[in-house]
Amino acid sequence: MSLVSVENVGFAYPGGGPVLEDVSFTVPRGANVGLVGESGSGKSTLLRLLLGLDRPDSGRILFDGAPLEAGRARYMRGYRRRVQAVFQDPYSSLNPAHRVERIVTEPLRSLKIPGDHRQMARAAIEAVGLTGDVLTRFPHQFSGGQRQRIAIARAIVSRPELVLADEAVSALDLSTRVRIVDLFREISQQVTMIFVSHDMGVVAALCDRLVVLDRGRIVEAGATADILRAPRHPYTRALLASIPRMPAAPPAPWPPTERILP
Ligand SMILES: Nc1ncnc2c1ncn2[C@@H]1O[C@H](COP(=O)(O)OP(=O)(O)OP(=O)(O)O)[C@@H](O)[C@H]1O
Repeated sequence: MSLVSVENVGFAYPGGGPVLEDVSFTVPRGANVGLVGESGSGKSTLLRLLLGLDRPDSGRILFDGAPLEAGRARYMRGYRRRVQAVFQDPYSSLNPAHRVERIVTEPLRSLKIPGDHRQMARAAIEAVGLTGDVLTRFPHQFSGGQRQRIAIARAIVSRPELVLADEAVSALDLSTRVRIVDLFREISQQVTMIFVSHDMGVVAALCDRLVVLDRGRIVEAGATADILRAPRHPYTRALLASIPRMPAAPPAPWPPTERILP
């Protein structure tokens, strides 16, 4: 059974036109699904629906076979324990006044999860490649990449079944982005993940399945390898063409060391 099933979902913000139209896809348990599309295609809106922050106008979302009841507080408490999120900006998503331990243990407190929270925070911090001593420090003492690791530790500390990541590497410089993508890849071995990004390169490197959105509609969905090999939709081809290509060989020395032309 799929962990998440999005069925014919439609959504519009009050007073606005449709932002999502007839969106359907499934996320099998254990999968790592990339949700990709240009700015404004509706990715973040879909994520808000998946988080239960907004409700679809039409269609429905099933989580673990049952409807996501965004309006029911009791249901949402249980849901938040099972579903966590990592957002784009590691600068604003961590409370600057709190030490890392308090930040990472926050979901454990708010969800009233029993156990040794300090020990659980230490385990989460180590799982993201940091050491226990960071727990006593404040967010401003870390780089962007380290802060994103802390945000990921907070997302996994309650041992969720699903992690939603919204542009979670977009604000990072290139080399940090590569390392955090590696970390997400490791984490995705243990949890189901939906990774939202406008960056086809990141999503193609990380996710085993892709859902491509264009102006609120799914234009292509399937195994990443299949879509990369034979993109069917012109929009997907355009997104793929926008991935920056690294030079296959180091650039030729300049000035040339040997004569090429006779
Ligand atoms: N709170 C809101 N009220 C009204 N319209 C909104 C709101 N949030 C988003 N929209 C509109 O909904 C559409 C989809 O936006 P959304 O943020 O979901 O797209 P996106 O694919 O995540 O884009 P980006 O990558 O730029 O975040 C856009 O036309 C946007 O202007």
